Amino acid sequence: MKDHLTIVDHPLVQHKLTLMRERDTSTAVFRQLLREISLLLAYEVTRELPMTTRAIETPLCEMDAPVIAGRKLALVSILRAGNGLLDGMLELIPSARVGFVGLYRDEETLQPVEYYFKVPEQLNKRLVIAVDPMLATGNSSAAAITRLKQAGASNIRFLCLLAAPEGVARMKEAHPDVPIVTAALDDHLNEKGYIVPGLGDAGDRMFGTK
Ligand SMILES: O=P(O)(O)OC[C@H]1O[C@H](OP(=O)(O)OP(=O)(O)O)[C@H](O)[C@@H]1O
Ligand SMILES: O=c1cc[nH]c(=O)[nH]1
Ligand SMILES: [Mg+2]
Repeated sequence: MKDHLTIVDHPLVQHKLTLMRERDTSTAVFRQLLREISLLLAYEVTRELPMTTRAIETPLCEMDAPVIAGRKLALVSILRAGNGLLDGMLELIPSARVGFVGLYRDEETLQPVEYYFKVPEQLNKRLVIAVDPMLATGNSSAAAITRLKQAGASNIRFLCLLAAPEGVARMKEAHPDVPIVTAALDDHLNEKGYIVPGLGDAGDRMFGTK
């Protein structure tokens, strides 16, 4: 991908995102909308994958038909909220390998605390798409991507639902080689590090916790 930041302004994505932002949207509907949006975002983040051809036979003749080149790609969910994007992505790319980086953001320091790390083998030979709905300070995603690079990944894209300018800047500084795809770039972070206007705490809204 050429651009460091891609905003997916498709009407379906924007409409569904508006419904997700609304305070009174239920947990069940929030989760369903995230799944639907993730299908549309998956379509965007997998644009420009390298292609090759394979010889096949149609009922009429032989042809060299396009297929995606290289190893199966790796989807990496940044727990816990990342799983909301992961589910839809897997529906579209069922053969993808899947990894998990368990992180939570310390609400006082806004620094990420890692509690789990498990990724597919041969990460260095795969396109890796890291997913987390929220890019706020960028501390969590920057740390997760540092860990993925330590594990060998060198071709990485980051997919989120909402980004704050502060998080985009942090990612650009820490990982200028990692393109970001998002449904929206919001205005700013509040004093507690929440995205404004945002949608609140994605994990809590998705899983009904507080
Ligand atoms: O850009 P940052 O300032 O680091 O904030 C973003 C992170 O915060 C949220 O996770 P949270 O820590 O709430 O954990 P959860 O996914 O388990 O709810 C979100 O899913 C990101 O991982
Ligand atoms: O606005 C925010 C910021 C971090 N994490 C969230 O879930 N929401
Ligand atoms: Mg998280």
